[in-house]
Amino acid sequence: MFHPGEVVGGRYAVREELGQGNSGEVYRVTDRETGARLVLKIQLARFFENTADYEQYGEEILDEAFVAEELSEVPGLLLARPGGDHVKRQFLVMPDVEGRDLVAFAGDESPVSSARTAAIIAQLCDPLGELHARGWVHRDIKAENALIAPDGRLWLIDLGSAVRRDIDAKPQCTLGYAAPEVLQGAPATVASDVFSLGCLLFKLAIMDLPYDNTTGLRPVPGLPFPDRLGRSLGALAPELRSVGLRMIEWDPDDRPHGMAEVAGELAQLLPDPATPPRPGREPDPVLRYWLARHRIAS
Ligand SMILES: Nc1ncnc2c1ncn2[C@@H]1O[C@H](COP(=O)(O)OP(=O)(O)OP(=O)(O)O)[C@@H](O)[C@H]1O
Repeated sequence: MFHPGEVVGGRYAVREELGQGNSGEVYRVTDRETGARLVLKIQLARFFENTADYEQYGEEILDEAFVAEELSEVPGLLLARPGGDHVKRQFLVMPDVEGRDLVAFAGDESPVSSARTAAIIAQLCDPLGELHARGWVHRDIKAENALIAPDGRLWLIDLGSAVRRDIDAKPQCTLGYAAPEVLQGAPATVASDVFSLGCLLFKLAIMDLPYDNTTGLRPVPGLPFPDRLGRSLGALAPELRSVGLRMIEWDPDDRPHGMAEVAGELAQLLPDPATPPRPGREPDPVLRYWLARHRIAS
């Protein structure tokens, strides 16, 4: 672990630690050559003490740099590029959008209002829809992998799990967010990304995931929902229920067919971009960003 003031790779001065995942430690840094504020993600030190760990996760951050190169033109993805190495530990650097992840955001809001939830999920549909249009699937949509910036813009981070749909990749999923067919070994698809995004909708709006964390519980037609899903639906605001439930349907064919359909349903819950803002009533940054983007588009 690095402390503020330490210099990584002879060039990047650490400002603060941001977090740690399975594959890397993440820091806010200043580039001493350019003065730019960046975020740096470096391989965990323990990978170099344990070969089994290195084999499992050691090179994941390098996958992220490869994906970043392939998807560099997709707006809304916060892409990392190789930065060098520090005593053998490879690291990536990416712009600092001064974001915090949706775990921290939801924790502060607890829970996030329906309108903000709808605006966040609708905004994430843009980069995800673009990724799908290019033949990719994300495979790891979760609150930890999306950042919200102070201007209300959403960014997807940690693209290391994204793959082209036509590539036979090693299975990958995060329990609690993974679609049931993926848990049973099927390849990830647009529909499984829709499922994970639906789980994120629940996570924001009720601070909980809709299904059992390990296997999911199947709602049986005609019978009351199993406890956990029933509780989750009961806690979800009525206006989010229909879209939320469709996104996490057990059968992939019953889910919305792609991100544009999800965004279209959520747009009905959001303020009409054609209506001018009421004087003196500033919407919060997430809604403001959504409105500004849709006013430009319409
Ligand atoms: N650009 C960034 N700005 C702000 N915080 C960030 C940024 N990148 C990462 N983080 C924080 O660091 C945490 C870990 O980052 P990330 O998910 O990229 O690591 P990882 O090791 O690839 O994780 P995983 O366990 O999903 O493989 C994130 O959940 C987030 O809180």
